[in-house]
Amino acid sequence: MAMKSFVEVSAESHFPLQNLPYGVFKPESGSLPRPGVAIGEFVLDLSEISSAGLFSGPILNGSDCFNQPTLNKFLEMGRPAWKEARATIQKLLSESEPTLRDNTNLKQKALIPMSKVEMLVPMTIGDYTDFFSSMHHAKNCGIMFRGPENAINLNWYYLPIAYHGRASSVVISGTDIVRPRGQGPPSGNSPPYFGPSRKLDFELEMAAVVGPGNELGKPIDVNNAADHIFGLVLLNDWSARDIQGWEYVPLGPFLGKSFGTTISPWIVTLDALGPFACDAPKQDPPPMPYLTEKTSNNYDIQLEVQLKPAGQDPCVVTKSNFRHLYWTVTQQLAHHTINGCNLRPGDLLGTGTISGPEPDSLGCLLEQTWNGQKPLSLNGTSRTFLEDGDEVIFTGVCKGNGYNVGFGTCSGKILPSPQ
Ligand SMILES: O=C(O)/C=C/C(=O)CC(=O)CC(=O)O
Ligand SMILES: [Ca+2]
Ligand SMILES: [Mg+2]
Repeated sequence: MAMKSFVEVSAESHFPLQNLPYGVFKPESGSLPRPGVAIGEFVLDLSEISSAGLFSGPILNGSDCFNQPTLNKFLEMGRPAWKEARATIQKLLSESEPTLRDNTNLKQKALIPMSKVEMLVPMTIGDYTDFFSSMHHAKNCGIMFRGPENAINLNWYYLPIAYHGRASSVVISGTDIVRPRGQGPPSGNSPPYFGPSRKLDFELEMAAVVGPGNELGKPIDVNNAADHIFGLVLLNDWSARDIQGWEYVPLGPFLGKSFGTTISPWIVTLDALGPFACDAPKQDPPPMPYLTEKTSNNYDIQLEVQLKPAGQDPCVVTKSNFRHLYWTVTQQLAHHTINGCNLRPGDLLGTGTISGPEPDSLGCLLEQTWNGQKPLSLNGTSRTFLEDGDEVIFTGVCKGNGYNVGFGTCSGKILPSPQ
């Protein structure tokens, strides 16, 4: 069945009726934040749809989950509510359904041009964890820092490595990123330095948004983990490599990462991604029983990074794919809870940098320039690490038969450090 909306959706759009990603927006600068769904070049205001009584299914009827400034309440309700909402919205927006199509007054209120709205971080993020799940990324970093013999530590093959990130500095796409200051490593006989980071980098990642959480002490089974994941966003784990390199032994990343993490505004649901599921890479050694999945899936999501120096055209610097992840997001989530740690609705689980096997599929400048040793040329100029004024733009898209299920963009521009 070819699904079509009465809202015009171009063939290249990331947001056809098959997608319906969720975000939170303000229609005007003074108005209250509310949940919305993207359709073509419009945002459907779910608070208006809800107030009009159009969520009439058994779970959502009478619920105030769409009269909220964040998605947390809806996230907590879980897959049955998500499925009901998706079915209701898909029907309301479809070409053959008159309820909204022929209600000029409601359409006027509920369908707002995307260009007019302000997007916000769509959920309160209690905790943010960042994994390290691409073997290509782990191997490249390992060769750089430890040499080819010890590139990947033995533990990497047995468990999805992660560190606890900083939730307070997760920002929405379009937010400027101030170059962090901090300590960098000594070189030769000189002592460590302090100042603006000299090795500011991006990391191409995606992240899972947690739905229902788990009680403290009650792990989530890996085969039920998908029911605890609402959907995915693009994520840029901005990284100051000099600060990170000097501080991260022995406890891991701290100030080299916590100054900013950017996410894309639209959460693409696992339901929308379903048709793009693909086999995850074979794992050798086989994972322990608590990490063994009946089916181990990734998604075929084409990822691209553009770098736009100030006043110049953007230049594509990376093409990668979510399918390259070794540890799946469901394994990450199960591992996260196996010790009894509780996840909560709205928690964010970053995948780690998604590098692929090809030289043009490396997910950060650290790898692309081999820690600054091989500058990258960008039509007429070059980069080792990011400069002030540089803008980094991620996109992600699943290519369907005649339609896309996309993530839009995740962007941020580097501002100079304070004096
Ligand atoms: O392998 C190492 O010792 C270091 C790895 C990194 O620096 C990569 C990194 O920043 C982790 C991440 O992807 O967030
Ligand atoms: Ca990272
Ligand atoms: Mg970060």
